[in-house]
Amino acid sequence: MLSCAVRHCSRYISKMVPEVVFVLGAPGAGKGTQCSLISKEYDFVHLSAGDLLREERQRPGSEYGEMIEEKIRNGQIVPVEVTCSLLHKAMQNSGKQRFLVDGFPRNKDNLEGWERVMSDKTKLLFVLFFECSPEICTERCLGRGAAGSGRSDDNLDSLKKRFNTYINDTLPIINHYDELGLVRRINAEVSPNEVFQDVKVAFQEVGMQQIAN
Ligand SMILES: Nc1ncnc2c1ncn2[C@@H]1O[C@H](COP(=O)(O)OP(=O)(O)O)[C@@H](O)[C@H]1O
Ligand SMILES: Nc1ccn([C@@H]2O[C@H](COP(=O)(O)OP(=O)(O)O)[C@@H](O)[C@H]2O)c(=O)n1
Repeated sequence: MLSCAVRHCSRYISKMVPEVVFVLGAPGAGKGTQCSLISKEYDFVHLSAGDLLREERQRPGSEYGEMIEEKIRNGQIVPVEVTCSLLHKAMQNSGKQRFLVDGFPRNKDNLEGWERVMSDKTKLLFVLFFECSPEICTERCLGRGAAGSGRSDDNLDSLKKRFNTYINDTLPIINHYDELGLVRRINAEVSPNEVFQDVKVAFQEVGMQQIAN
C-alpha cells in the first residue's frame, strides 16, 4: 500500500514541470520593480538574469567575472551558456515551481540556448512585455544611478549601447514570441502601482491565484 502511494507520489512529482514567465522590456522599463511586486502576491520566484550575472561577476574565483563586467559596461549580452546555467542552478536551488525570468531571453543566442537546454524541462506560460519610451527609460536608469544603484551601466554612455542592443537584438525576440501569441503587452509609462494593476489582469487570465496574506 505504502510503496504504491510512494510510486503514485513520485509519478506526480515527476510530472510537475516548472512554469516560467519571461519578463522583457527596455532597460529601466520597470521589470525588476514589477517582478518584486508580483513575487509578493503570487507564488513566483523572481530570477533576474542581470542580478545573477552581477553576482557571478563578484564571486571570488569566477572565471567569467571580467568578461561579464566588460559585456555589462558595453551593453552587450553575455553568452547564453553562462546565463542559462546560472538560471538553471537558481531554479533548482529554489526548490520552487514557478519563476519570473527577468531580462531573458535577450537575443538569438539566449533564445537558442534556452531552447536547447531548458525548453523541454519547463513550460513557458507567457511573456510579459513592459512597453516604455526610450526617453522615460533613460531618465529612470539615470535616476536609479543617481540614487546609488552602484551599477557600472547606469550612465549615458552605457545606456546608448544598451538601447542599441535592445532594439537590434531583444525586440526581434519579443516579435518572435508575439507571432506565437505568447506576448502580454503592458503600458509601463504609468506609476508602478498602475502598471501592477494591468500585470495582475495578465496573471488572472492564465489562472494564477494571488497568495492569501
Ligand atoms: N512605473 C514606474 N514609474 C516611475 N519609476 C519607475 C517605475 N518603475 C520603476 N521605476 C524606477 O525606475 C528605475 C528602473 O526600474 P527597474 O525596475 O530597475 O527597471 P528594469 O529592471 O526594467 O531595468 C528604478 O529606479 C525604479 O525605481
Ligand atoms: N540575459 C541577459 C540579461 C542581462 N545581461 C547583461 O546585464 C546587463 C543588465 O541587465 P539587467 O536586466 O540587469 O538590466 P536592464 O538593462 O534591463 O536595466 C545587460 O545590459 C547585459 O549586459 C546579459 O548579458 N544577458
